[in-house]
Amino acid sequence: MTNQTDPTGNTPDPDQIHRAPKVLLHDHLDGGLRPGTIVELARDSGYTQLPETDPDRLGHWFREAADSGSLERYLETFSHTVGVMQTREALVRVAAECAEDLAADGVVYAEVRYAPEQHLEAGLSLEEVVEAVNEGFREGERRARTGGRRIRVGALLTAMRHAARALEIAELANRYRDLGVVGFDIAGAEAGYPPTRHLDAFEYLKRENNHFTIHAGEAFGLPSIWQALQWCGADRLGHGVRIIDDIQVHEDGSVKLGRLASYVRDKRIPLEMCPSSNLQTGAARSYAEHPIGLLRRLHFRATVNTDNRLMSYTSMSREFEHLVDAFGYTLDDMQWFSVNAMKSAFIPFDERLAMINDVIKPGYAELKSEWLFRQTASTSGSVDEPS
Ligand SMILES: O=c1[nH]cnc2c1ncn2[C@H]1C[C@H](O)[C@@H](CO)O1
Ligand SMILES: [Zn+2]
Repeated sequence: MTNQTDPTGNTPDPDQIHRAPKVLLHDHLDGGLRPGTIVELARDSGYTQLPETDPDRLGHWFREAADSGSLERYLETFSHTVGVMQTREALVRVAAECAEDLAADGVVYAEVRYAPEQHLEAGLSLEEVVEAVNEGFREGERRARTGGRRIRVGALLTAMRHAARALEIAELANRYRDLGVVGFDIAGAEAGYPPTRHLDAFEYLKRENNHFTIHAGEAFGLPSIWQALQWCGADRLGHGVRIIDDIQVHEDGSVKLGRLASYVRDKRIPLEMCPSSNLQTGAARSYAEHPIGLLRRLHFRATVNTDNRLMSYTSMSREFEHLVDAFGYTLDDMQWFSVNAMKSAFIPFDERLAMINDVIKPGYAELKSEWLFRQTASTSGSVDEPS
C-alpha cells in the first residue's frame, strides 16, 4: 500500500514485510514448535505433562506462561517442548517443520540453535541428536524448495550455562563443523551463571578458529556483556539489550557512549536483538521503548530476531511489523537489518557476500520498485490530462 506520507511506498505493508528476504541469527529449535506437533509428539511418545491437549489452547498457554516478566519463568515452559523432542523421529520432524515455517515466512538464511544435552533422555547420543536435527533441516530446505521458496539453515549448538558440559558441546560443534553446524552458544538463566564459568569451552573454540555467540545482557546487565566479550571473546551477543545502560542520552538529544558501548559499536559486534521476547522477560517495557530504536539510530550492528516463535508468539515478519509500527521503519531499514544479520552470520565470507548481493539486495530492490508500477496502474485511463 502506498501511503500518503511516503509516496514511494517505502514503508512496507504486512504483505511486503512477509515477502521481504529476511535473515535470522537467533532462533531456538525448542522454542519454535508448532502446537499441533507438540500434541502429536506427546501422544506418540506417552508424554503426559502437557498443560493442554488442544493445539490452539496449548499455543495460547505457552504464550501466556512465557509472558511472566522473568527469564527464569519464561524458561520453565521449555520443559514441555524438550520433553517431546527425545527421539530421532521427533527431532527430524521438528527441525524439518522449523525450516519449512521459516521459509514460508520469507526467511532466506537462518541459524537455529538448540542444546543437544537436553535431548538424551530416551537414550540418543549427542552425535545422534545432531545428525537427526541436521537431517530435519535438510528435509525442510528440500520441502521449501519444492514449494518455490529458498532457505538455508545452519545449526548452532548451545550449552546450558547452569550445566557443566560446555567443553563437550564445543567439541561436538567443532566435529560437525562444515557438516551443518556453524557455531556454538551458551543459554539458560543468566543471573548467577556468568559466561566465564565456561572459559575452557570458549578458549577451545578460539584455538580451533571456530565461531560462538553468548546470551548476554538480557536478564543481567553490563558485567555479563563485558565478560562475554572481554573474557570469553564472543563473536556476537545474544540479545545484548542492556548495552543501553552504557549509553547516556541527554536532554538536548546528544548521546555519550561509555567505554563498553563504544567498544561494541567500534568493533561492529553484532547484537542479536529479540524485541518480543524481551517484552515477555521484562528486559524492555514496550516496542517503542525497546533499545533497538536507539541502537539502530547510533549505527550499532543491530539485527532483528525471533528467539522463540512459540513462546513469544512471533515470526520474523511479526517482529518487523512491530518495529515498523513503533519506529516507522522503511524497506531501507529492513534491508539494513537484514544485511547486518547476513554480515554477522557464521558461514564463510564469500557465501555471506553472495547472499547479500544476489539474494537480499535484489529482493529489496524489487519490493522498493513496486510503487512505480502501482502508480502506472492507478493513473492509466485518466482523461483529466492538463492541456
Ligand atoms: O532468551 C533466552 N535466554 C536464555 N536462554 C534461552 C532463551 N530462550 C531459550 N533459552 C534456552 C531454553 C532452551 O531449552 C535452550 C536451548 O535452546 O535455550
Ligand atoms: Zn535466546
